[in-house]
Amino acid sequence: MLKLGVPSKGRLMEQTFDWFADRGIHLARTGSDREYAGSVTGVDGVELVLLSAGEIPRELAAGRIHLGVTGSDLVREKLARWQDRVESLSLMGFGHADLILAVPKFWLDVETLSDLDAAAAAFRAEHGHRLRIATKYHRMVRDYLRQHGVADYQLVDSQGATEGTVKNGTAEAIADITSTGETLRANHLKILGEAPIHASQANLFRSLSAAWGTAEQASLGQITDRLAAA
Ligand SMILES: Nc1ncnc2c1ncn2[C@@H]1O[C@H](COP(=O)(O)OP(=O)(O)OP(=O)(O)O)[C@@H](O)[C@H]1O
Ligand SMILES: O=P(O)(O)OC[C@H]1O[C@H](OP(=O)(O)OP(=O)(O)O)[C@H](O)[C@@H]1O
Repeated sequence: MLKLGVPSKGRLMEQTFDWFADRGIHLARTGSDREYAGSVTGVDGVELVLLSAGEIPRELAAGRIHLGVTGSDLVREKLARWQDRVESLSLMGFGHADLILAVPKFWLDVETLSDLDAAAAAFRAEHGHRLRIATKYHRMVRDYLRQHGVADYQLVDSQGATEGTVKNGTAEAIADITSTGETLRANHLKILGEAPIHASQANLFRSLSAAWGTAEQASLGQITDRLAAA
């Protein structure tokens, strides 16, 4: 059986179901509201696996699912050398969110990354410790800052309510995803730079390490035919 991993709840799950339905592939949760079981009709030999969006990259990389729907941000964050482990078969056009760096609005002379670099050096001289950036996107933020020559900072882990860390005094800046910008505005933060660190959206990914037997390849063929026809 070809195992297809999809987000188990919320908007991402609903939009994933709609996206496949538009392509003649019908995914459904079965059993009670709380039971994580599902069915697939419209293609042969496909088993639905309901998972947290954040776990789908790891399951793809381990080869425990053949295909998986999740945000491109989560694949980049959770998988080192992600291109060697998964392949994107399709952008899905939903789940849009930008990973951005933000600083307090009142830092009037900090608008760009090079301003941040200068502010970080000044911050260290003044406070005796490095400027703290709160995030759960450690890999992506480190890679991005390294590429842009910013070194005088430290990451502090924040798994939620990240925009609140500045007000709470546990960080000076944050890196998090934003979609409407409401949370940033409400917490008196402004985005640094012109372009986001990453513009994320949901993708259908294929595992490069799962066992692709004849049956799984045949099911994949049926799915890709449906995608091509849409
Ligand atoms: N406004 C938003 N808030 C949070 N995630 C968003 C938003 N817009 C799009 N996304 C995307 O949704 C995905 C995260 O989904 P979700 O929060 O369900 O995952 P999760 O981390 O597995 O959740 P949980 O741990 O609660 O099960 C990411 O790819 C993220 O970029
Ligand atoms: O730009 P906006 O539309 O305001 O959305 C951005 C917010 O949404 C996400 O949080 P979520 O509600 O998923 O909670 P968490 O990250 O704190 O778990 C994200 O971490 C931001 O806090």
